[in-house]
Order: sequence, then structure tokens, then C-alpha cells
Amino acid sequence: MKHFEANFDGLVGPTHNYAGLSFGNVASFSNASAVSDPKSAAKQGLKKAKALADMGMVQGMLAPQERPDLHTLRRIGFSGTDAEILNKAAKEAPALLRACCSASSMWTANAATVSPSADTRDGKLHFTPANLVDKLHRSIEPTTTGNILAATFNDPRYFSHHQHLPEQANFGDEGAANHTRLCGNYGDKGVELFVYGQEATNPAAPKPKKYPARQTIEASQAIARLHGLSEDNTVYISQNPDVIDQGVFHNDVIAVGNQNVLFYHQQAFLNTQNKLDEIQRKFGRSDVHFIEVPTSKVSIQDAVKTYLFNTQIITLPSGEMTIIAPTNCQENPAVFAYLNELVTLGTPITQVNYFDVKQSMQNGGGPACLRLRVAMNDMELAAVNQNTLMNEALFTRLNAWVDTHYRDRLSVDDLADPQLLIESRTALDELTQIMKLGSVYQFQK
Ligand SMILES: N=C(N)NCCC[C@H](NC(=O)CCC(=O)O)C(=O)O
Repeated sequence: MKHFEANFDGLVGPTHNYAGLSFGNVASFSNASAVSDPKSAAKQGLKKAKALADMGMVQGMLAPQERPDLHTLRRIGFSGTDAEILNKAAKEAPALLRACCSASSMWTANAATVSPSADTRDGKLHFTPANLVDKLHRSIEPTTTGNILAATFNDPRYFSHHQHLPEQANFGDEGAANHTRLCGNYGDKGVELFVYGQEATNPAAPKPKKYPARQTIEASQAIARLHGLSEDNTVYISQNPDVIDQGVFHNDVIAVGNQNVLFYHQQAFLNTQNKLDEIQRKFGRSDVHFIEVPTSKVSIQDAVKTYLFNTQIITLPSGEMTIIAPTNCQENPAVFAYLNELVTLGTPITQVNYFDVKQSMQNGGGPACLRLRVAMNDMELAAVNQNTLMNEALFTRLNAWVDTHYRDRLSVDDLADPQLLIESRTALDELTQIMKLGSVYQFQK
């Protein structure tokens, strides 16, 4: 049986816009009210996904969410026809309308936490959608995320889907953005690393002062229980609160792992050496590579600006590892010099491939934010909804679909346009047919 890591990228939705919704995410705040280009955003994402498929990787796509979210607007008291609701919300509560229009589900690293069957007690692949309670616009994602994941991984013999955690700050959960897994071969039992920003029930524990810590240890522990992980294959690591206060709102902005490689910034964690020792002990192999990037080579500010750590480290069919980096890393001399040096250090990483995902980057989402990793075997892959898997035909079809339905210019003022709602629903209805997802959206029920 073959084992590998598949990446499921979020398809950028038709309402992709810059609304400045994420306090603590520097790019989101600094691009607030810029004009977006949803068509280019979707195409940039598709191009990256197709390139990985062309490299021989298993690559899937996850459908976007229904936005504007009329269901939430009704739930919070707006009434009338769809057009009346949009109009009233735009006048009376523009911030709420913006939250209900975000295409933020594109960052599927936040869709869920995934534990592969090699790690779980019952030998199934487990998914728990993230509740994303720290941000209003993201807290309305988990139910539909669960529907989309269930329609994509739709065979209960192999896949176990859990409900998202209770929607309360003690259980703040941001999914795979704060989770990584080290392993030998993908089918071996791995070590799952859960990185958290605060301990909700321990006020004495370190936490950031300026920006929110979006992930709690209580949430991480709950996920490990739900997924049936054992203590000897889980490690909980505290994020360094000082870097959260400098814009590192998720661990995947400062660290990324793949197989026997952990690539992280010197300032990423608290008690770093103890934690590395624990990982080494639980990993049980001597060939683990801890690649620590010192502040003297890359500052936190440069890491946040370029997303050096929001790169994907993938293992190619040849066994070599390559980094999938945003072009922003090429444009920063310190980071570019570091990446050029990295491939000469004798670690498993031997190449870097750059992709332009600037439409997403301007909202704080790099290549790694755009993907959900699912380590699996070929039997599990055969049980996945095959219409979600990237290939020449799906790439052509989705590009044509984007060309038909997406705008190339969207400002925050356009969000109340009833025509945008119609365009978005028409597009998503067609998408559920292309990807054979069934009725995953409220407007289809
Ligand atoms: N690092 C990972 N895994 N994901 C990145 C998520 C970016 C997202 N940005 C936003 O939601 C901005 C939306 C706006 O401002 O319009 C967020 O902060 O949750």
C-alpha cells in the first residue's frame, strides 16, 4: 500500500475582498479597503494547485462558502428580501455586512485539524472543523466546512468527522494552522505537534499583550482526545507570545514541518530546547532535522512580511523535498538569501519553487494557509470524492468557471450589490455540480 500526503486547497470564492477584518493579522489590517481582484485570486490559487499536481503530488480542491451569508444576516435580525437585507445591513451595520461577505474559507489550513489513520486509535482518518471563534467573519464557517469535508471525504469506513468544538473562547481553535505532524514514511505513526497561544484556564500562563492568541491549549487537547491520539505521539508547544504581538497570529506564520523536518524561527516557541528534546524522544529516530532560522538572518518582521514559514514543504515522488514559497520571499533580500543558502545545507530540502499568490497574501494568507494537508494511503484516496481531485480536466473546467462568474474588481462598497449575491450563488450552484458535492449550501436547501 502507498502512503503520501495530499493537499486540499481552498478555492477562492467570488467575494474575495479586503475588509480589514483580522485584528492581529498585519496584512489584513494594512490592506483594509484596498480593491481586490477575485478572478486573479482564484486563478493564482488554481495555478499553484495544478503545479503541485504536475509535480506528481495528490492535490484536491475544497469548495468555497456561500457569501454574502444571508443566513447569518437573518439570524442577527435583518429581514425582508435578500436585496432589502443587504441594503439595510450596508446602512445600519456595515461592519457586520463585511464580516458576512468574506471569502476567508479559502485558507483551508484553518478549515480543520486532520489526523491520519496511522496515528489514531480506531485506524480512521479524523477531521474536526475549526470553530474560529476569535473572528466573527471566520466563526460563521465551521458548519458549512463540516458539510464540505463530509462531501469530499464521504466514506465512513475510512473517514471520521467530528463536530467543531464548543463556540467559546476557552476552546478557540484555528485548525491545522497550529498543528503539524512529523513522521518517517507517511504511513508510519507520527508525532503530532499542537502549538497554542494561551492556556484559557490558567491565567498565570504566558499570553500576548497586544494581539489575541487565537488557539488555546484546551482546544488542542480536546482535538487530540477526539482523534484518539496517544500521549506518546502528541506534543503541546506554547507559542512565544512576543511574536504573536508582532503579527504571528498562527504558528504556520513562524514554523512548518514535513516528515523528519521541522523548519522554524528561533523565536517561534517557548521552552524551545525542552520541546525539541520531547519531539526527538517521541519521534524515536535519530534522523530528525531541526532547521532553526536565527533572528540574525531573518527578523520576525521579515518573516511576517514575506511568509518565509508559511511555505509548504512537500516530498516529491523522487523523495526530495521542495519548498513552495510565495514570490514575496524572492523580493526580500534577507529572506531570498536565506532560502538560497537553505538548499545547500545538506538537509532534505533541495529546491524552492516560487508562486505568485499576492491576492491572498494581501489578506495574510500564504501558500500554506491555502492548503489542508491530509496524509493518507491509496485505499483512502480511492474513497475520496474523485471530482474534487486536481487534474488537467478539472483545472480547465474550474478556470472556465472562474472566467464566467468572477469579477476582476471588487471594493468593500460593492458587497451590498444584490447582483453580487446572485452571481455568487449561480457560481456555487454550478460548482457543486462540477465537484458533485450535493447540496452543501444553505441557499440550496
Ligand atoms: N495562517 C493561516 N493559516 N491562515 C491565514 C488566514 C488569514 C485570514 N485573513 C482574513 O481573514 C482577512 C480578511 C479580511 O481582512 O478581509 C485570518 O486572519 O484568519
